[in-house]
Amino acid sequence: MTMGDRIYLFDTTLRDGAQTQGVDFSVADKVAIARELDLLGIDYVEGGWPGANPTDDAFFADPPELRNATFTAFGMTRRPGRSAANDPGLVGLTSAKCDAVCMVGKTWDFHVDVALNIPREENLELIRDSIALIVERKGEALFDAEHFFDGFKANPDYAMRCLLAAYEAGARWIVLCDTNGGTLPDEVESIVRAVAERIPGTSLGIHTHNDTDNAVANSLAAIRAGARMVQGTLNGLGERCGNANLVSLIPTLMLKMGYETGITADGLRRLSHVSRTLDERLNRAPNRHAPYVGESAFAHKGGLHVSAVEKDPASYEHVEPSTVGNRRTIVVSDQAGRSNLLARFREIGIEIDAKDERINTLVDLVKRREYDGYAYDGAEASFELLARRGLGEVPDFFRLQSFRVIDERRWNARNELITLSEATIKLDVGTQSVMTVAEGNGPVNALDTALRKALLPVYPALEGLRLVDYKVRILTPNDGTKAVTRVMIESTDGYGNRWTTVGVSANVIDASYNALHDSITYRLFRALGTGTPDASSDDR
Ligand SMILES: CC(=O)SCCNC(=O)CCNC(=O)[C@H](O)C(C)(C)COP(=O)(O)OP(=O)(O)OC[C@H]1O[C@@H](n2cnc3c(N)ncnc32)[C@H](O)[C@@H]1OP(=O)(O)O
Ligand SMILES: CC(=O)C(=O)O
Repeated sequence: MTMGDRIYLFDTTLRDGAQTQGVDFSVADKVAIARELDLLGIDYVEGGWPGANPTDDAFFADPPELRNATFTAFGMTRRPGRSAANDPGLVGLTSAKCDAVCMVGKTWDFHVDVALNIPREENLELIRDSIALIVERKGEALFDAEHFFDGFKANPDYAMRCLLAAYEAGARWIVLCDTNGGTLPDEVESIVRAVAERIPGTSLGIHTHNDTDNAVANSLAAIRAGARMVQGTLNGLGERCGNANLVSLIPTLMLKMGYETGITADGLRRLSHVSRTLDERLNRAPNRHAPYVGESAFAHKGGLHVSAVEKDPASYEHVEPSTVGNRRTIVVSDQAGRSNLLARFREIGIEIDAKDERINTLVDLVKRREYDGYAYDGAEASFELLARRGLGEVPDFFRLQSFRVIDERRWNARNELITLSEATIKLDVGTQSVMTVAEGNGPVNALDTALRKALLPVYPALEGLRLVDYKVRILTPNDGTKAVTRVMIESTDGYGNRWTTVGVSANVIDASYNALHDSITYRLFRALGTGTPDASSDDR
């Protein structure tokens, strides 16, 4: 451990992250993400490549004010046959509103020969001139040494001369890039050590790609060998398989290796939030299993684990979840024992004596239901309802008399083939009997709409309720179309709260109804409380 050493964090989410297939940042996304990175305490925020596309032009024309971070533009060395000052790319970079420029240049002789197709000496001039111009016009230049590790393996002398050209021209940081992502940690470590004999580690950075799933390990290897800047992205976005994931690297550097960064202990507690904010912006479901920040990163499922975690969380946790803004979760499933249930009860605010006989009954019920196909691991709202029903706490906010769903496929007036669904539902709501009919683009949509139509006049709390995800899984695939299905529904109340419910049946509409019933009941229970616990059966 090298206590007290400072590592500089360089985020390229808005540049290399924008090279991820399926990612398309707007200017507003870039502004919001840059602000989050700045608040977190990142040293360099690379905003993109001014001159490459209208989004980056607009972003650099009016960049957000950052309090701590150095706002950085990315670009490439000048084109052959032009002076740096007359190169359109460099002119764009020098006029961009930014505090520093990170310039990519070739260091692998193979690339100079094939991609640039110029004499190798000329590439050294490209690097030298371009860095010198940036230093002169913008103050700070960084050099991203593209394909450095492959280049060093092929021709160490030439690769080193490329680095020295940039360093001697005034680059503040020489960043060694594993552009194709194929280098392994032991190679990275020995090559960085070799480079550090010629260029001080306090000027060396590392930029890795995840093509062998070693981007984080490679970054750590470079730091061990002396590099003091690490480039990466939030959630490991990036070209092909992604870049080194800063969200994993940051806590590892700070909590395990004892390095200082620009992030304080308070800033580190924002990490889970920052990671999820990025997913939210990209409309992606967060990776549950993401190290440190995923929902499952501190989720305990096995009965033995939970029993020990209850005694001391350190027994099955490598760091305290709150240090990275995450939280501990106790999962209830057929792997559970009494400890899981007691811990979950505490989490959801159910007070019950540890010796209460009903706990054993509930453990048996959960295991039996999981055997039938219910999955409470991932459907926390259905679990809470099951538990509270077992304790007689959940009123019947409504009771189903019957429903019928009809699907019709026909030609419409414009001679287009359409499929429509119609649902009729009869419910008892309080003392009233209600019947509604609704159409939908599918049977579940029609059923959902009919249910809300019946319930909304009595329960305005359902106004913002929305289904945000619907998943069907076949549990008995060998049964073909007679298979048992499990439906998981994720809902939101429109105020940022989300919950998941589950339904199981051989009939997919029936399974969907069960999950919808739980979703609505959960929302009403949260909004209205326990009500009268006079009808607490699990009948639907
Ligand atoms: C490893 C990395 O991730 S580097 C970053 C990669 N990111 C991107 O490419 C995203 C943004 N890029 C773009 O929008 C476009 O590629 C632009 C605007 C930069 C350039 O577009 P174009 O001028 O149409 O060129 P194009 O992309 O087709 O080809 C790249 C050219 O740059 C040259 N080039 C590549 N690297 C360098 C370099 N370091 N220095 C000088 N020239 C270079 C190539 O040889 C090629 O030249 P050629 O057209 O004479 O064959
Ligand atoms: C610069 C860069 O993104 C790379 O070499 O991978």
